[in-house]
Amino acid sequence: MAIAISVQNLDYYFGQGQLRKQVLFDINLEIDTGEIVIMTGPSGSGKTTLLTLVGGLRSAQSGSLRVLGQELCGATAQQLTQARKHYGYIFQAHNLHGSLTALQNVKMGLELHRELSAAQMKARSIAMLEQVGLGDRIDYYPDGLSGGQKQRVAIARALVSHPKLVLADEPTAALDSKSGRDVVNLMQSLAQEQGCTILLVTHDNRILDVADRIVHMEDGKLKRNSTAMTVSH
Ligand SMILES: Nc1ncnc2c1ncn2[C@@H]1O[C@H](COP(=O)(O)OP(=O)(O)OP(=O)(O)O)[C@@H](O)[C@H]1O
Repeated sequence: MAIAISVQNLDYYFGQGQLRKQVLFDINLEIDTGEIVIMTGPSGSGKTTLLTLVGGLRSAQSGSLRVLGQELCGATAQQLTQARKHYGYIFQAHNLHGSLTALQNVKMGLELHRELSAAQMKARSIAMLEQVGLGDRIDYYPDGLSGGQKQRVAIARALVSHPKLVLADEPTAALDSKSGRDVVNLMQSLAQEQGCTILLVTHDNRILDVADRIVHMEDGKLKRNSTAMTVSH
């Protein structure tokens, strides 16, 4: 099976000079195409830092970080922007634009895809909202949607471009248990349909069963990365 993410001997530091602080230590991780991997670990252990490095949202300084076949360690800002076109992001606070409707928010997910016409963008965005069960909410503003519905808009926005990789940081935080379950089931089924790889950070024990594998971060180190942690479905 093809490897979607390969992290080797990755270190990461915040700050400069005397304030320089190492937050990731010799991270090694391989994720196969189509695999759903959940990363858990205590607050401050470095999960978000690793996720944003994999997502090309900050640049890696040392080691190797290959994502969808491209080396991100040492990549230029332009290369990172180009790489990000192939990734979808889902964050805790869903980051929807309050002044845009659900449809307009989802269309933002196609912003970097200039090969599509305006009509194609609209059609794809509507289809995606229908897939997440919000076909009757396309013209609603975020204020008029529940927490779970907002998160579904965020998922639609992340997946509308059919990314090969989805990165999610606490996608179920702030959701009740039913909405949280719906959201991860939706991510799982859409990912399976689109054949995409998912790396998901969570503290939510209720959703661990969607993972093919669970890895655990502690004090900037990946503690487990073995098939022994494979979750049985
Ligand atoms: N921009 C920054 N500048 C300096 N230090 C930072 C910065 N962002 C995070 N850190 C530090 O890096 C370490 C790892 O933080 P990170 O956010 O990756 O942890 P986390 O495991 O995602 O935590 P949480 O579960 O609370 O989100 C922490 O010690 C944090 O204080």
